[in-house]
Amino acid sequence: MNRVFLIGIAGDSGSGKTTFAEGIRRMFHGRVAAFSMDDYHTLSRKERFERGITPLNPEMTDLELFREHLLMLKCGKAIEKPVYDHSLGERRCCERFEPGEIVIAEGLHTLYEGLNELYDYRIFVDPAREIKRTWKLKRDVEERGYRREDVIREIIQREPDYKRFVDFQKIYADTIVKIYPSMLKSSERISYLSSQEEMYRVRLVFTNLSVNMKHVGLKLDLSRMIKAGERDFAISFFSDYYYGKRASFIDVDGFLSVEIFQSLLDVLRDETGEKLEWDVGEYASSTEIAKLMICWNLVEVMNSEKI
Ligand SMILES: Nc1ncnc2c1ncn2[C@@H]1O[C@H](COP(=O)(O)OP(=O)(O)O)[C@@H](O)[C@H]1O
Ligand SMILES: O=C(COP(=O)(O)O)[C@H](O)[C@H](O)COP(=O)(O)O
Repeated sequence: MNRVFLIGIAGDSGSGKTTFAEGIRRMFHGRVAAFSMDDYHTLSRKERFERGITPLNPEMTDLELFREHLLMLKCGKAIEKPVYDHSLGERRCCERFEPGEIVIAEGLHTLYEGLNELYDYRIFVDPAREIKRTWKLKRDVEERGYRREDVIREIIQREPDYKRFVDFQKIYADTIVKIYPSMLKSSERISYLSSQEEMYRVRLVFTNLSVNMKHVGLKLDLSRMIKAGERDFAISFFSDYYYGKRASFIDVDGFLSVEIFQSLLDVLRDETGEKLEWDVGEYASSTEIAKLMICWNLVEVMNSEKI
């Protein structure tokens, strides 16, 4: 098998790593294999609790085995990896994992020293605290079956470890995805006020500007954007330094009509020759648009590596 394109996604628990990985997997249909670093936990939930240690502490992840596996996957070799069962809170052995053309590794410590240089593309997801809390609470209660009060207690307990052990990894990322509450909410059309759908403002920080960005020009037709949108939408660009690196910042807020989103997608498909599968409803949310922009950047990096 040829060399694999390796993507690392890091971020806090409940910050949307798995959701982003799933988004990328769907876009590059059939070419992506994704796995979670949770599977490399060293202790069970009970043991961690007894020792008063959170999973955010890197000692709770077998970084050495994970590194070994990344190196194997990078050369296209299959691995026998452990599996962490969230319903039991225990690690069990083992399952075979076959690399795809693209492999995504997502987890709390994927961009640690000794690991971050192994990837071809690094993403750090970084939602605002209140958004992350809401997402984690909902997911842990509804999908993982935990008691609400236990999750709230853990969220509070984990915060110092997040700063100590997870947050700094963003300095190694090619793309940082920051998610904030929308700034457009108050001016949304009245017909949408009863909508259950949350609105977010996404800030993308691209730090890999040294990549030769000549393959794809993602043209935004501003006049169509203004005419076609019934829902509020805002986009802005600026450049600045991000932890010592020159970076491009793109802020996207609200919803874009599907016709405009589709036309952006068509440009991306035409210029890259990638099929890129996407499933959006009547409107594309800021997080969908963010995924499209990351995908554009990803394809640029993939192409630049082929040269
Ligand atoms: N872009 C998004 N928009 C709305 N909700 C989201 C989004 N991303 C994640 N979520 C919510 O947050 C929860 C946690 O996301 P998940 O991807 O499982 O996080 P992680 O893998 O980082 O722990 C999901 O179950 C989902 O409900
Ligand atoms: O912090 C996380 C990471 O998970 P994710 O990023 O998937 O939320 C989980 O709490 C641990 O994996 C332990 O799992 P559990 O709490 O189920 O024992």
